[in-house]
Amino acid sequence: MYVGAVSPADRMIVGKSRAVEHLRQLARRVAQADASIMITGPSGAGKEVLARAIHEESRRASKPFVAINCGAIPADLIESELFGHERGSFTGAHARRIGRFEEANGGTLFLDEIGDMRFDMQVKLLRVLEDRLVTRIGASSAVNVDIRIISATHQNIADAVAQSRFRQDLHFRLGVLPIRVPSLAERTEDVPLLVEHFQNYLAGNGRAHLSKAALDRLEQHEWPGNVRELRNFVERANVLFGGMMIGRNEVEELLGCLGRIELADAAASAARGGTVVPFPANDEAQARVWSGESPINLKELLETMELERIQIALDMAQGVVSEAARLLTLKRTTLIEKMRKYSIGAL
Ligand SMILES: Nc1ncnc2c1ncn2[C@@H]1O[C@H](COP(=O)(O)OP(=O)(O)OP(=O)(O)O)[C@@H](O)[C@H]1O
Repeated sequence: MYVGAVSPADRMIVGKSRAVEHLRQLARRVAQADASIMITGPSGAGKEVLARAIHEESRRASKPFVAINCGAIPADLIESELFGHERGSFTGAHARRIGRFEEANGGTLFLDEIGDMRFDMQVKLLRVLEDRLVTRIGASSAVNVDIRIISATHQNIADAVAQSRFRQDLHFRLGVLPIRVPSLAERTEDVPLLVEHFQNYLAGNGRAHLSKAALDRLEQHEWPGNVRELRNFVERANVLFGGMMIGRNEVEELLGCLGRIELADAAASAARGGTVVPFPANDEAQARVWSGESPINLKELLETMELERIQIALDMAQGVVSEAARLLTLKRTTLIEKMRKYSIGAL
């Protein structure tokens, strides 16, 4: 269907690791069926992203994708939230309310943190899965619903079943198609693409550019918060180092406690052996055509342009000096001399 074009899974699930490529293929495959899917994996790894991609790949794409966090809704409200209620069915039910099952009719219902669902609600959910019928609280008749259920959890549901916290029959029902999303630490080769993705997505006033050394450091990180933590990192880097190129030292500081951070200033950074350099130099001033009306400092302008081109080349070459020299048609030794001149030797 998407021959030669980008499918929703390609667009939404970023990464080049084999694991992510496999997830994209799985998303396209399982989207064709209606069987329930249970997605497991650590928090922030991309379970909801995968669920949305499956929905977008399916025949239900034009219908709603309704997400509900089973762990975040107070226990006494979850039934009304899922099933809805008739007016006057309980104190406070001033008007009729459509529940999430009905809201998702024709589309996909995403039940996040399913492991936190109350035991008595699990029985009711199982009944809906079996009969595809929903009865609002206080209603005398049921409504037919056509929904695909995708659930997700960071817990080990088999353990929850063993401890009688989760019904085994519901586990089987929900997990007809089980999919595991691996942690980011298991696929660090996705880090550069994810950084670029969030840079494009989040770029506000200016983005922080990462040198090769900075990216290498990120790939060594454990990422306990997975892709969500990486996204926060990019946002943080942009706020604190927007318009600059940062190196390993700054990454180290950004991954730790912000209290210790020395805010970026190229000169100060160079003085303490750091790796922050302005990036890129003032584009607008350079692009302006000189009318000759007032004097310019040609030497300074040429140096600024030179510095900017070197930084772009180094960025493109991910810090590999010989590759940057090739892009600039310079000898490697000449480039190294220039990098020394502009204090970008530590990249
Ligand atoms: N492969 C990916 N491509 C692009 N963005 C991603 C990817 N994986 C995760 N994200 C982004 O990372 C953040 C966390 O992802 P998501 O909410 O899907 O994780 P989750 O596993 O459902 O987390 P939780 O268990 O805490 O609900 C979101 O901002 C999401 O857009």
